[in-house]
Amino acid sequence: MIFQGRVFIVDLAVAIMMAAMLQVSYEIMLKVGYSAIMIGNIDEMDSAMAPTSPSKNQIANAFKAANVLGIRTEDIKPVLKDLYNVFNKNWEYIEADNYRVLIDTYFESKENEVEEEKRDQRPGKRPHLAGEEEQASFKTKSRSELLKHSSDSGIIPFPRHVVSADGTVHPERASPFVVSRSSHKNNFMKPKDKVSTNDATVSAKQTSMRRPGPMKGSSRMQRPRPGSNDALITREDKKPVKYISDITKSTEKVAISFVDDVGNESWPKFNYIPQNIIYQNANLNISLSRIADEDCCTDCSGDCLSAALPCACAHETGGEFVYTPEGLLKEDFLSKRMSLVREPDKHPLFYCQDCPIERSKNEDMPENCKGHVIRRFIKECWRKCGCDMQCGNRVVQRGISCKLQVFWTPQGKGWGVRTLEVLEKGSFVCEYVGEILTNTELYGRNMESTGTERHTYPVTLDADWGSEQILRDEDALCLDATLHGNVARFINHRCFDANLVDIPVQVETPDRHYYHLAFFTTRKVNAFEELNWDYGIDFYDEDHPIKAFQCSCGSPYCRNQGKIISHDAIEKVITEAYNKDSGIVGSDELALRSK
Ligand SMILES: C[S@@+](CC[C@H](N)C(=O)[O-])C[C@H]1O[C@@H](n2cnc3c(N)ncnc32)[C@H](O)[C@@H]1O
Repeated sequence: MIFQGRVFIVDLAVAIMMAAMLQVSYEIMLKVGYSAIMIGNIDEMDSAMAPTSPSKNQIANAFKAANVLGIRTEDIKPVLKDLYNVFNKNWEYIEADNYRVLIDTYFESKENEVEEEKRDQRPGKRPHLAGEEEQASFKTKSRSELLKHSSDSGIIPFPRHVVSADGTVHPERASPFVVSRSSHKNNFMKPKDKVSTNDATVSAKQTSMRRPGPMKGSSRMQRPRPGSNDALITREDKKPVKYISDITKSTEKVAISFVDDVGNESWPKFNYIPQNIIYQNANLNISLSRIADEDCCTDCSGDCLSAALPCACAHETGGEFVYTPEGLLKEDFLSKRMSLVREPDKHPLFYCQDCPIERSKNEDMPENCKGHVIRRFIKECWRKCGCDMQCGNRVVQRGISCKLQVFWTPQGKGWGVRTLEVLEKGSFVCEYVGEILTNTELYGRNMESTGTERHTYPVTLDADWGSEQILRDEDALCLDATLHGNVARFINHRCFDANLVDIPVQVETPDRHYYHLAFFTTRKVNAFEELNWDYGIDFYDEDHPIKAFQCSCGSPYCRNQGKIISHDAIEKVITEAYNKDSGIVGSDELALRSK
């Protein structure tokens, strides 16, 4: 979207939200074919919108908002009708900001028509490909003329909005924080004295993401001032919004969109895969013969959760299933897992006699093991079981079902992932998918990678290393989503009070050195909230030759603030937060910092 000839100040959150809404309608229009949308009269529309229909006045107002921009009623009507369905008959969204989404959608569709006409006229035209990048720059009529016309007529169809640090949206007022494009740009510029926060390539020597270890010492690196990146940008200077309707290339059950309304040009090159895949040397033997009778439920049928007694697949979790009939993770299991994240010092680490990670770095003289967090597994029913795919003990293997979107974060963290819908506490979001590598292979890759290459952190699959005597190289595995991965590769880190937690899930093999790493929500997450998880990075690890990144997670408990925070203080405040539905923390922040 480009608004020409007019300074249009809008906050990132509003822009992103609108882009998300627009995208949904845009996609539908692409699929359905804009011209195929039926055009009815107001009465028809009125009845079509029952029972939660808007009044005739409201519909007429929508038409008026379009008419003052020179859009004819018969042109806006099908867009309105379509949008109404897209928003599940929620008129509020359409009415918001004086029908801004409606108007924008109209212009987007016009632009799409123009683009299609151009494509049709081009020799050797090719069909529109799913997942192809869409440029939404507006090139048809002069929008500034229309806007001028509308403000002349006293109607401002696109009110200016700003967002404050707490995420609240307000009508625009003079704000000392409004920045021009140049200062906005600076927010995303790599400071000279620190490692890039959005370039995930850090160092050939970097290790994989680990669970939080005990906090030691203090960092000399300072975290950026909280909220300093709440950039409000002049809309007219922005590059066009870019979006991809489905980065998964239709490999997931739901489309996952990508939106860049900041105009950041670099989209990381990677191949979307919905499931883990072995790179080369990993020892992963998936066969029915390896699943013992006591490790599956051949006698079950339908849904194991509704059986009178929990089946064999619940043995792993103490004879009880960890999922509720609604598919959520049970409170008890979730809170035990959360205590590992919140109180790492209170949980003993497992130290390998001969650590595969250290061995991969220096086979002749490996250093001592740095420790691994032992975690409880979920065991899901699988193919040898008698139940069906709808069984309540098959959540992670059914894949992503919530609406996610990759977007450019305003805090300098690079790309991030947000949910487009409310997620209840304990919801499965996605798993971390990548290439299955041995740690030796990973080390080799890291040694070969160059500083300019974009890289994401691999995760070590070490949740069960404690049960093995000495792990062979081919059994010490990790997932690397740098070249091949799923949406989880874009999920950013947040210290301690993240809204996602990773849980090991056994599905197709009883070998615990391979498992699925699944993300569940730790609290209720609102639509458009960014999703994050605690990578377990110890920012004070003196053994790390290079800092992973300067953390700008925004958590009051950020481990990268250069301050030592007592565990008791963290535990107290975070426990309160997890007990709240919203999970928004902050009230005790000052008290915590002064400790
Ligand atoms: C797994 S990737 C996440 C996706 C990444 N933001 C991107 O643009 O591709 C990890 C990288 O994201 C960035 N990142 C993640 N969390 C961050 C945080 N809290 N603060 C700053 N940068 C962060 C760092 O550059 C890190 O190396």
